[in-house]
Amino acid sequence: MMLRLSGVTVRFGDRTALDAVDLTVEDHETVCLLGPSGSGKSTLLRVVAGLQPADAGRVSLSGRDQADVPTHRRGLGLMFQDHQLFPQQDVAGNIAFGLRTGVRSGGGAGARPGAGRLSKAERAERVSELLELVGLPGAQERAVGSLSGGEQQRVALARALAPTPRLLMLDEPLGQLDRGLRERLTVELRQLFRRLGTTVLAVTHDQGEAFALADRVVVMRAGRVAQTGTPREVWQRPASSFVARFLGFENIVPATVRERGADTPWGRVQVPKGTPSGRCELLVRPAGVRLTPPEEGLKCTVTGITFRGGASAMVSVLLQPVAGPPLTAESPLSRAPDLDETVGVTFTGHEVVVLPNAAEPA
Ligand SMILES: Nc1ncnc2c1ncn2[C@@H]1O[C@H](COP(=O)(O)OP(=O)(O)OP(=O)(O)O)[C@@H](O)[C@H]1O
Repeated sequence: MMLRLSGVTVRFGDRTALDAVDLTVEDHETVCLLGPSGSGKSTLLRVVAGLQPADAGRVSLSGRDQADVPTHRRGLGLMFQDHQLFPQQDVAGNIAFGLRTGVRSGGGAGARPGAGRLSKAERAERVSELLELVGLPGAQERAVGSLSGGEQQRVALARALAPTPRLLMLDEPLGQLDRGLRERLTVELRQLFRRLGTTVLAVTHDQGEAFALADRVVVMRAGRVAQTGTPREVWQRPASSFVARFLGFENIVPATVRERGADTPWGRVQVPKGTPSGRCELLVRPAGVRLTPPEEGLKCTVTGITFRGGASAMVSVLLQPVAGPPLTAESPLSRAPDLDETVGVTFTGHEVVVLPNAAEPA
């Protein structure tokens, strides 16, 4: 196991930024931290980097407690949001900085011992290798200011990878880039980390990015881990209405389960077999909201249609039912109803997720 946090707590005055957090990252694994602003993601990275002391708990890397290990000896590569390239140096100069020992945050913090003893020729060779790796071959002499945002991110990545860190930590690495470029780079990063066997802990706001990049996601809420699992597990089975809402799911209502169904403001909804009776919250994924002729099912008015983009030509259909909160359905563009049309809605049982902790504040 590469990284283990046990019971890590960080307080700022009376605010608890991290509350007894347990977390592991296995060798060669990419873990993405997700969570709303202020949930403690950056603080967690800073504790692992040794830039923020913990008030309680332990951080160990490769089985070794890091309490007395300074940042530059932890063997980490850091790539933070403000990627802090040195504008007065060319691309090669920036990457070579990551190769030297004793590098602090912003660059490749903590080069492995020995990396600083490279000869000039070896350094040039390594810079050239790293530029190939990040898809910018031959860019050594370009001025940082002449690079596009995406190219600058690549240089920052090359710099963070330069000392062959045992753990690469990324804080919103692609945060400032436009969506298309971000999606492309995310896919490339994933392939690159796979090829290199890099172990990665990344923070992102963007769920698509986490989904594309992560072997495992960790959803944070107010300094605690709200859920952890593979992206698929978390999207298919959000553990609470907090996680479901954070992931962008809307169709969530209070419900009372009895027999094989639940009473909801939208009427009876079928629930998975074995769901315990009692109060809960239900999530109906948009794919499980089926549009029917108005005389069947729950009668709704179409209040909006939003194009979801991409080649799939799917749209989200916003609906106001005659009873209960608004609903979102998913539909192929070719079969989408018109605005203000009256439609019926039925629910598909296998797209219904029971969220256990109804007592939790949303
Ligand atoms: N140096 C500090 N002094 C006081 N409070 C801090 C400090 N750093 C963080 N906090 C507080 O700790 C909490 C967690 O902050 P943190 O930056 O880790 O959240 P985050 O999840 O990374 O948020 P964001 O997504 O906005 O970057 C917040 O309430 C924040 O205000």
